[in-house]
Amino acid sequence: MIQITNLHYSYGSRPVFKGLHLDLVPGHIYGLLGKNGTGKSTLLRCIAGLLFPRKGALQVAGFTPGKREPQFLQQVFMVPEEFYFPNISIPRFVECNAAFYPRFDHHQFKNYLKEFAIPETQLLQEMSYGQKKKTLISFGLACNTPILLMDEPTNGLDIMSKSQFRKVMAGAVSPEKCILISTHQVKDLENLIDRITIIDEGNILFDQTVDRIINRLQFKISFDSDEIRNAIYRETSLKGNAIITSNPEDGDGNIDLEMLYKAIVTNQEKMQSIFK
Ligand SMILES: Nc1ncnc2c1ncn2[C@@H]1O[C@H](COP(=O)(O)OP(=O)(O)OP(=O)(O)O)[C@@H](O)[C@H]1O
Repeated sequence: MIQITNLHYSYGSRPVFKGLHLDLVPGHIYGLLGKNGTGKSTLLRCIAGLLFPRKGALQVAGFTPGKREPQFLQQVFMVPEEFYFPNISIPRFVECNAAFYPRFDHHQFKNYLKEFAIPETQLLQEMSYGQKKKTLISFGLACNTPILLMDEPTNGLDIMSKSQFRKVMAGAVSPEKCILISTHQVKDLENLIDRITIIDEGNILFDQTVDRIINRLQFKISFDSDEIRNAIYRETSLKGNAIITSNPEDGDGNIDLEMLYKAIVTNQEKMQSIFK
């Protein structure tokens, strides 16, 4: 659904991607992780047709995003990290924008607002940042675009809203949809994403399904000094030594995304050999 081949992108003379390859298929929620400034937002903007790569091929649902053809723009919605809302009411915002998305579902939108406890008639400029974000997430989901891009969607959401976010996102997955979420708040996405893609220095460092990770790694608390010494990654926690081993047999199938990320960044060779 999203095919990226040898993508190059620079801001002026400053390169971000120097030959990026990535293939995203429908039916998944992808978690896009990576350190600050590594190019996650830039990648989302290229996919959405907001930035124009100079070299390489970028195909999204059969379109070249940079051409910004109306049929393409109907297929993709992006919830950016920073956004501007005009000083109008929610119904007026919907009236002005829903027409661009042929599959927009008004009933669904109202249900999402209800889930997030946002009054339907509120003025956008009179909302807090978190309330605005929840309104935009609701609108984006109700657009029912096959491609949904989200940049740090849980930033600014309170504890209850983060659970509600996970719930609505889980309900939004379908075999036709490709959802790509860039985040540092990995805990917010645990048990939601089913493929993890890590970008580093403009390249893909890791790209695996959660099923494959569960098949190859085990996350556990250990008190066994041999096991701790031989672990792929370890850190002390209040409960004991939290470790990652390559022996998933007696694991409970849980993944600690924060630990996984740290293991990939600090022990790249070992992780590559496990997933080769
Ligand atoms: N408008 C811009 N003009 C010039 N350089 C930019 C611009 N936007 C981003 N950059 C640079 O491009 C690189 C990638 O930025 P990007 O925002 O894509 O990173 P990111 O992975 O999303 O970071 P973060 O996790 O901090 O949000 C950074 O080095 C950043 O300084």
